[in-house]
Amino acid sequence: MSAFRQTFTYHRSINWFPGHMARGIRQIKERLQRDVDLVVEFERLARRKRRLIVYNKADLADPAAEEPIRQAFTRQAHQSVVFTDANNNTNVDVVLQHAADAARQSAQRLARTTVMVVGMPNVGKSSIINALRRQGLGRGKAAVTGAQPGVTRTVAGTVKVLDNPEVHLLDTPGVMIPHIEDPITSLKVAVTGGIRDHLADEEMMADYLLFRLNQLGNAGYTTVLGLESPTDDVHRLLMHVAARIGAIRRGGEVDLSAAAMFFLRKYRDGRFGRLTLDDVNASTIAQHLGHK
Ligand SMILES: Nc1nc2c(ncn2[C@@H]2O[C@H](COP(=O)(O)OP(=O)(O)OP(=O)(O)O)[C@@H](O)[C@H]2O)c(=O)[nH]1
Repeated sequence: MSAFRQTFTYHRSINWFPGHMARGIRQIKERLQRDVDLVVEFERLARRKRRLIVYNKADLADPAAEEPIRQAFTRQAHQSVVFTDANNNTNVDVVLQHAADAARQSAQRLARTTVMVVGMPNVGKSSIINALRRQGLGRGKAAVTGAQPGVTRTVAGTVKVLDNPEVHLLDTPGVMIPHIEDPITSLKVAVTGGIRDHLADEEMMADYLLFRLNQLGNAGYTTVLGLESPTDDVHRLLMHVAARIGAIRRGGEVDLSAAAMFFLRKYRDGRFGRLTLDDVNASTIAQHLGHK
């Protein structure tokens, strides 16, 4: 139907594994062995423990991706999956219920239950903890949140989220695997805000986002950015955005990085609609989970 690119070539994997993440992984493992009863996971990190997999920022994702994910996870024992929006408290009560259930099951042997929250940077772990505390205790913010990845830097104290049974949550720093093998996967993580922006090439991220939007037939960006028609040419798009937002450096040079960040922020704020960069279907999930 269109002359849009069908493939995207990118060879350099963007990796971000600063010291605090290596330390974070060590601390997570140590606490897992010590006193954690339930793991609320945004990634698959913990094995053997009872796990609740949280797909947060569900308000930004394609709702059609939920069913195949739900089906794949519910086939596995000792783990459940929930789709949440921490900013609007969507399904936060479901997470709380899981925590309370885990607490009741361990009530015979322990006075209080510790739930560890783990996952990649910027997925909303601290936001979920605050939402749980709001819902469970009617109290305000306890964990620091931020739009940049890498806000929580260490496994520190616990935050109480429920009184009866007594449940405490343990926030952890967002951790990455030390090396993302597939360059396109690393680009997706960067586009969604999981890697410090200055470490990735902003124009490359913008180009990948544009490629994906066009592939998905999502032309919402034309309206948001005031473009006359969809384009596959990122330079044209960024020049247009730069002119629109006045992204000009001293000396008159066009600031394409600022234009790219503007475009990426619109995407991260959900202005182009709910979309998922991964191709999510039964077979891609089975592959991701290592099922045969
Ligand atoms: N749209 C949307 N934004 C969210 C949601 N949850 C969190 N955010 C935003 O995502 C950003 C990161 O949230 P945090 O809670 O700091 O994320 P984190 O996983 O603790 O981050 P690190 O400390 O880097 O590991 C913040 O700007 C939040 O407002 C959500 O469900 N929907």
